[in-house]
Amino acid sequence: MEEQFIADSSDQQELYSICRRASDLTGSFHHGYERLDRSLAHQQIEIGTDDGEFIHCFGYQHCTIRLWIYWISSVLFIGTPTMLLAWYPQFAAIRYKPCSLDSATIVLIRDSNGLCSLHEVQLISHLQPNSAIVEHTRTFSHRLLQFVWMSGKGFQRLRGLSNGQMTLASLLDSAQGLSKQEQDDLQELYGPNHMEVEVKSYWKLFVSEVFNPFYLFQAFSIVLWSADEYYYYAACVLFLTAVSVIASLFQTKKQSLALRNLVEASNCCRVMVCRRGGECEEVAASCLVPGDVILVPSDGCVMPCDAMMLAGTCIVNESMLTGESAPVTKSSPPHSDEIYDPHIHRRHTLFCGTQVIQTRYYGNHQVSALVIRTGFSTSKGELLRSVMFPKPMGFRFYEDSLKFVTFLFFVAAFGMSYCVYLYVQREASSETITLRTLDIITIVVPPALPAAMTAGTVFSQSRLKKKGIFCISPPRINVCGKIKMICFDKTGTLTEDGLNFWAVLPIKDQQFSPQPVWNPSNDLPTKSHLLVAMACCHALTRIHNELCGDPLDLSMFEATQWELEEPGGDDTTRYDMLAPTVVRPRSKNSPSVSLEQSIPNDDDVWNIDDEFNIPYEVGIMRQFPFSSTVQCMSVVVRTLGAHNMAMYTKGAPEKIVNICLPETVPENFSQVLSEFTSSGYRVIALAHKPLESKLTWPKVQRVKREQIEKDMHLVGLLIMQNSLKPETTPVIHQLQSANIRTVMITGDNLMTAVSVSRDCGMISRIESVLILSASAPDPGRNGNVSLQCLHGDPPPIEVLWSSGGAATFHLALDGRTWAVIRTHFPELLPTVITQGTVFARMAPDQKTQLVEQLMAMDYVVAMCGDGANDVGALKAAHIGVSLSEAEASVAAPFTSREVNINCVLHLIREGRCALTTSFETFKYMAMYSLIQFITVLILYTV
Ligand SMILES: Nc1ncnc2c1ncn2[C@@H]1O[C@H](COP(=O)(O)OP(=O)(O)OP(=O)(O)O)[C@@H](O)[C@H]1O
Repeated sequence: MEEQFIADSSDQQELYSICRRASDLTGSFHHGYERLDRSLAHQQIEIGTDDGEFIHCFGYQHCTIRLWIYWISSVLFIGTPTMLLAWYPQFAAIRYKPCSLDSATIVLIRDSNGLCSLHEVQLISHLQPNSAIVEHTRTFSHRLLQFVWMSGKGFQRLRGLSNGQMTLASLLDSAQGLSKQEQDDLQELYGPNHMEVEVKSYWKLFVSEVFNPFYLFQAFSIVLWSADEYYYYAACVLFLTAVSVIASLFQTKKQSLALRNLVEASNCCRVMVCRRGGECEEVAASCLVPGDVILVPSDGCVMPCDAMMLAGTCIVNESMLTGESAPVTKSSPPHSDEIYDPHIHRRHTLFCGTQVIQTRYYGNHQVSALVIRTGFSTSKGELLRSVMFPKPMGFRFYEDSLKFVTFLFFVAAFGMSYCVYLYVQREASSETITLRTLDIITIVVPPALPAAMTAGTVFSQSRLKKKGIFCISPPRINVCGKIKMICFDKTGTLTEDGLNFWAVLPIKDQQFSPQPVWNPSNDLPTKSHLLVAMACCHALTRIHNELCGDPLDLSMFEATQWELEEPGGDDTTRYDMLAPTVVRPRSKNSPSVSLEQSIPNDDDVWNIDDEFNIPYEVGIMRQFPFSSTVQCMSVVVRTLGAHNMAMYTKGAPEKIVNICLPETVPENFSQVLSEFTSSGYRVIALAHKPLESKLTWPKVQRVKREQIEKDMHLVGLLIMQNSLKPETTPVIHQLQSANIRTVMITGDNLMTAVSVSRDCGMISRIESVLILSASAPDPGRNGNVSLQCLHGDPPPIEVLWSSGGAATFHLALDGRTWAVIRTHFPELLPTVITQGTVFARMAPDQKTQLVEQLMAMDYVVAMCGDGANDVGALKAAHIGVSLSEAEASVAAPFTSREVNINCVLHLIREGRCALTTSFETFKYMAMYSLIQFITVLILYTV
């Protein structure tokens, strides 16, 4: 039957049967996947989540004999085997018989951290299409992820439609909606689309808490003391334990309630789904499955799932996921053969939990989206899972305290043996020997230790909350006390989020203008490419009649004094025609573009003669949005009356120069750029190119970014001021006086970053900065690493590598050098890590790599950032602090509503308080036990 299942699944044209759909959706056509040997009892499954890339799956079956042996021994040893297997799930499989995976009814999962869990394989029954034959799909769920059995492929993670196989074109073509029956069938497989954070009742929490080995040991101690007529002491310990259990239950409950509130918003709403036949129906969001087509309401909503845009555009606030609240515009993807990936195509994907602020639609197409992933498979679900199943942090304090407790058990074993020896020699009764001997272990190992150790965290968390710092992972508070290094993002974290326009530097005849232009709206000709670029190359939009978007775009556009008009009148009618956003110089009498006039067709040439007295205005035909990875954005525009379109690009100067024709770049470009960046300005380059007239509107909508973003003409530099936040410098000074290393990881220019790091005191005025650059080895040539000193001569490079981290200078490097060193000179990484203070032009994944590298060097690392480009690093660090005005976000374990780096001081302070409390309690209890142990042994002896 399963062979049939795969045979059917090869037909991707018709997505109908649940089997076929399951196979499509789970990526059965994964390239390079080897067929699984049927008799295999073990399989490595690719999951690609925060838990790691792979899990290992072992097959087991029920075995009556083993089960009987287990139950009998459990009864004989008063439940001890049951408890041991609950604590050590890696051995729990001994109750079952190993077997091949294709016949397994139980699977043992071992994740990349070595943690094990057992899961029952469920059978989901469904009818074969157009027949009465019942088929069964084998599935199991592990940490809220669903896995299905596929013949020849083994168990595969159910990934929804983002399985790495579906192209944009195939998704757009297959988005016909699902019938009710199909939706129900798929829901059997995927489960309901809601993320339920279980809030256990106090009773359930109590049961799971008291089965903790320490509490059991405590119960055992209390019984033993009572048997020894040690009533008062037993009663006192019982009382203290009860208090600590209650406090801990209360805390756990509060924590899960807070998490539940975070997910609630996207759970409980109703959505319109489009059925296969074309009619629409309102259903609960929990019914959604991958493949459904939903309508996005015009007044906005909280997204209940991850969905790819099909028609229209949406303006979304993604602060729940990224901490960044600048609105982002999402639109439908082009009809291309690119493989769909929600992260690569994030500008076409609406993510679960994000807030759709406004929608726009064209023609009769309402704003619709194709459901890609549901429940815990969504991006928000992944983030929540990382909170619910955190990676082991490897915090030394916890590891060492466990080692110490193990050591205490050995001490107890010695004491008990000595005690037995003494009492046997004195021919004591067996009852006395038992009581005295067991008493030794309760003396040596303090049973209330874990409860006492967590007490400090509870108080710290509530104090942090009062300071506007929201924590979704309390065990990390103790880790805050050990922070040795803090990485800061620059823009929006150390410096103000908003940017002030300072000037533009136009280029004419391949020469920079000798003077910057401070007032471009007056001093630049209206039709100059530089002014037009500033007016149209942005992603600004109107929300409730207010211009919103990236602060950089906003201040650039405001400097032009132009106005922006989005087509249409009110929210319901404004987007019912195909019309571009228009920018034009501000003028009271400027008539608006006739929309019919602007509807382009395939042979589109706007045949409006120049002698027509038409206003000067520019329509934005297509946007290639900004992304931190490419560090630029572009727009394709058409000036009213012009015969062909034009393209404008703006972005990081280093990036823009690479896509410009060399003859358009002034010779002294690097020198001029360095002059401005060294003074701390944020510099953006702007470029232009006319497009051929054969590039019509439909072609422009389909053209790929890399095909068109080239051969540009550099038109000028935009220079912005980005001042430090007033809190930054004092906080950096405090951190340095506490010997905590501070590092800047930014996407901005290296010189700007160095200048800001000097301004805020991260690098003092008297310390030298060495700029490290590296080039990759070309074929037949060696790679090269060189140093450049900002003031004076650099020391010989050997001095740096042999300094062993003791040198008194700071290294500054950019993302390109970082990539070369990581790949070609890994032996230099330790020095770069220990001496590096400024890491500039870092792409988002490079920020994550750096944080991971720092952690690998045994630093306890905190990362503080505010933007979408920091999310990876925030999650990778021991302590991630997201500065966000959002009520709470799942971008990082800590979210500070006070959007400056002061929160880092609060965190360190509270972390130290909590850690000191835990540490002192630990020391007190350990010393108390050891002193009591020694004195008792002396008393027994004499
Ligand atoms: N809206 C934009 N349009 C075009 N280019 C931009 C835009 N925003 C930033 N850039 C360019 O891309 C570079 C990288 O941006 P990114 O957002 O990754 O980092 P950043 O904002 O400069 O710094 P940080 O990482 O400290 O927040 C910027 O330095 C700038 O040159």
